[in-house]
Amino acid sequence: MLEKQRATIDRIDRELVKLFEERTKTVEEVAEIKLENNMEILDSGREAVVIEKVQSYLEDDSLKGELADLYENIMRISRGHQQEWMSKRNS
Ligand SMILES: O=C(O)C(=O)C[C@]1(C(=O)O)C=C[C@@H](O)C=C1
Repeated sequence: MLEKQRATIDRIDRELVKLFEERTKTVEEVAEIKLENNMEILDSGREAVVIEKVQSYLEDDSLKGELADLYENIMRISRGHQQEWMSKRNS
């Protein structure tokens, strides 16, 4: 009954995981630069810009709230990852 839709979701998830890993590796480069330059991990201005930017890519504006929610979580995880990465780097 749901096979076709779940196969599509599985394909999308595979792509998302690949992109998530690529984003996270890039965030590690950001962490390295921030550590070297004594910069704060949190950049609220940049986070607001990221959310506005991704919302502008939507074809369906009714998803704006959910997309903001998704990105707030992605960037919260990103900050946590940077923190972890910096702690390991310094130990
Ligand atoms: O662009 C940065 O300065 C980052 O650290 C990356 C990132 C993100 O994941 O997009 C994470 C934390 C910051 O608060 C802003 C954005």
